[in-house]
Amino acid sequence: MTVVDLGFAPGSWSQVAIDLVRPGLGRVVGVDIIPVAPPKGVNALQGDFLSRDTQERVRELLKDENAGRVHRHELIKEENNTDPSYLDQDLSKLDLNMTGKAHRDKCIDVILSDMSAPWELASGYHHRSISNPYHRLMNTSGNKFKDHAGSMDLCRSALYFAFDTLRVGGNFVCKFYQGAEDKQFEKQLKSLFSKVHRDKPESSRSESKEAFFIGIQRLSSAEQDRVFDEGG
Ligand SMILES: C[S@@+](CC[C@H](N)C(=O)[O-])C[C@H]1O[C@@H](n2cnc3c(N)ncnc32)[C@H](O)[C@@H]1O
Repeated sequence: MTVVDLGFAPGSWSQVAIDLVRPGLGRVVGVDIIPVAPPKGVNALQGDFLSRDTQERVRELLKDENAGRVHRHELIKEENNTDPSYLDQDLSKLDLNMTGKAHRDKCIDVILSDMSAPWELASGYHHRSISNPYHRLMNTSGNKFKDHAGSMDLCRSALYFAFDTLRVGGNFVCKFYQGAEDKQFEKQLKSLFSKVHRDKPESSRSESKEAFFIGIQRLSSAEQDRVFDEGG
């Protein structure tokens, strides 16, 4: 499996994802605007995901189906490996669904996006730099309309990216701040996925507008015009 975790830092979602995709078979690519060392086994790419350039870099990386995967011999060397069962499998016989152009273009199984205000870094980061990323981010400001609009921009960039890169049957999760535009976004998700859930997990503070969309099973029939049609 290939998982892309947008706004991965400091990396707890990526850490769970890399455990689930089983090292040696799967890969996790985390993208964040701030420079953060990823959890072990996760590939990090730094950049603003609102920029086409960053999205293109992720796509380029994933075109090589071996990029970002831990090699078998590295796994064998690893000490304290508590689950070596996957080493016994003949990888060439596994159906990794990885042939042809369709795979190279739409090779992602899961896209996660938790993009929003970053965690403050305690060290190793120059806050006085004129390119301080904290100033360019969608920070929660206390102004609910602004927070909502900023989060919708981040969600839309994740959805555009998903349209081009998520395989049929693949899944999508994104955080958003609730507001006037989220219904329209939900409609777009419904034309791309067979099921869409809106979730407010217990771990999310009740006074926060934060919530999550989960899109299950990308449809094969979704047409670009229909998904991104302004009227939904
Ligand atoms: C709430 S944190 C993510 C926490 C993460 N899911 C975890 O499990 O550790 C949100 C992240 O989104 C990132 N972010 C915000 N805007 C971004 C953008 N335009 N491009 C890339 N990353 C962005 C922030 O830098 C921050 O690290």
